[in-house]
Amino acid sequence: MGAEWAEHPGSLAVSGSSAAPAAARRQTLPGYFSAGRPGGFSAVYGSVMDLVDKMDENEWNYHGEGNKSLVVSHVQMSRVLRLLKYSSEDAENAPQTTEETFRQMENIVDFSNNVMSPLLGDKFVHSGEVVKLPLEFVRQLSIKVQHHRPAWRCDKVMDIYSGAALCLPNLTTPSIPTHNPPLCVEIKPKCGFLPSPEHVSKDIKTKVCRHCMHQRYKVASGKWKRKSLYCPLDLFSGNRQRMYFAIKHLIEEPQNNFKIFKGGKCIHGDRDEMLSVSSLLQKLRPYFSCGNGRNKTVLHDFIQVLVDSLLSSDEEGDEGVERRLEGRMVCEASLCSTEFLRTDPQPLPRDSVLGRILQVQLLDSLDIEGLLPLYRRVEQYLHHFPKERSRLQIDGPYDKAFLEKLQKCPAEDDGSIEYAVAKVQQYRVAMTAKDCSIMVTLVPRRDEEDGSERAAFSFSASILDLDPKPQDGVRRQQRLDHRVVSAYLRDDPGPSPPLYPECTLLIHPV
Ligand SMILES: O=P(O)(O)O[C@@H]1[C@@H](OP(=O)(O)O)[C@H](OP(=O)(O)O)[C@H](O)[C@H](OP(=O)(O)O)[C@H]1OP(=O)(O)O
Ligand SMILES: Nc1ncnc2c1ncn2[C@@H]1O[C@H](COP(=O)(O)OP(=O)(O)OP(=O)(O)O)[C@@H](O)[C@H]1O
Repeated sequence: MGAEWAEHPGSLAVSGSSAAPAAARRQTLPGYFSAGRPGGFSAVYGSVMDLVDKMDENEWNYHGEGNKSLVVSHVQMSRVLRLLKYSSEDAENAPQTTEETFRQMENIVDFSNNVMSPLLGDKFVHSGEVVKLPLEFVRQLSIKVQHHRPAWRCDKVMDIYSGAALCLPNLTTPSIPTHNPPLCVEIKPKCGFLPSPEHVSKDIKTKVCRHCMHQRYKVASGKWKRKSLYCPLDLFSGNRQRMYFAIKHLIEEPQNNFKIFKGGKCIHGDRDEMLSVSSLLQKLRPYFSCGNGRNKTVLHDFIQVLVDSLLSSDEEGDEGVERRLEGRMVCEASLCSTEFLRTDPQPLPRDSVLGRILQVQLLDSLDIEGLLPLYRRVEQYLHHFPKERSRLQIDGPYDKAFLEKLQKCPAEDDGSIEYAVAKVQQYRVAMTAKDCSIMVTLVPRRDEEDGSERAAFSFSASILDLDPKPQDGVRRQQRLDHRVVSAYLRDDPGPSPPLYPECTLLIHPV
């Protein structure tokens, strides 16, 4: 998109991501909003630069939010602004200076550009630009969006003090003319493999995946009312039937793992705006079976298109994600029929969006339990030599050198601090890949075939939320791991006969 991004009058300032120090890169261009990033993205998402002279909160709508940021979308242009959030208590104590907030944003862009994009593939990653917004605009915006926010997210408030935001293409509104508005599906797949037995103390961790174990804990702690039957290992399996099953469960109980956008508006998966599956299928009907299909056919066709897009690979003769994972891709808690699990594993294409994410997740080779001694080695070393923090790039800069150190980490522990740091950094990168989301954009087109018209889609996939996880997040992970496993074992009713809705699946042969 960058090449076509022009400078237009506006009241934003932006900074891109380069090797220059953050402060030098953040241009303050009062009266201008400029941006640039290579790639032909503006053909699809439109040029940012028709942004108005003055930022006007009336031109931005609430779009969505996660734990850390709130996103607003422009009413006309295909752009979003992503603003950071803080817990209300922190906000009162002004947790960060403006300069620190900008540095945090720039770190996010650098990490996405220099670390995650090379690992995941730049065709999937759009890192965005840091922009400086007028504070009055941000304050008005925060008032405007407040009543659209889901109550359960309101323990945090939007940052209204720094004016820092990330400007990104709005992936839910590609500006391609279509007869029906584009459909976008967001999936937060979570971790797609089981840890290796040599590193874990509890056998259950090698049988039941983290997401499925976590479900019990989440329901018990009141985060969700009902358990989701979605299992990430089915989604990442590469086996179309297991993937079908996984997506069906995501549709039925989306929690925060699944959203559908139609024409840029979330129509399913947002907790406050849940549709029943049958009303959802009504909304999807015009896209499938020429608008007159039965619910089952619509559901079947919709899932098939999604599976196609998640497995699509540009690599000729893609041989699939490596075989060393065999046995670590099946979760005992999944309700997927054993028949499907027994079938020869179809390898997940390496170059597909799921294949790329899984390979980065696998940088967590030791599990949190195996990593902990190395994390302690790093912490002790930093305790004695605090100035080494910067040489070791613990908190960045996230540049090429950072990625190289992480990639060149020796296979065996040589007892060095460098080895320990590289393993912790690999773990943190893997954590980002375990927490990112995929946005699949489906643009309807009509194919004329043998005189009969049938619905078809062009699809593309992007990966969002590629923020670096903080170093001290490792401690939180350790505590959470303990709580999740203990809660699962405490409630474990023992082996139960499979319940299977195999019949449901038979209704939708794949
Ligand atoms: O720890 P997890 O696995 O529960 O993941 C957290 C997510 O919870 P989930 O289980 O997906 O509902 C959590 O998502 P929600 O707030 O539950 O939507 C965040 O993504 C959190 O990341 P961060 O701390 O904001 O950077 C995620 O934390 P980390 O990725 O930092 O662990
Ligand atoms: N570029 C984009 N285009 C369209 N929608 C987006 C874009 N970026 C984010 N969103 C929407 O905003 C939501 C929140 O964004 P994001 O996941 O980045 O927040 P977060 O707070 O970092 O999440 P988490 O809870 O995982 O920490 C996303 O789930 C998605 O629906």
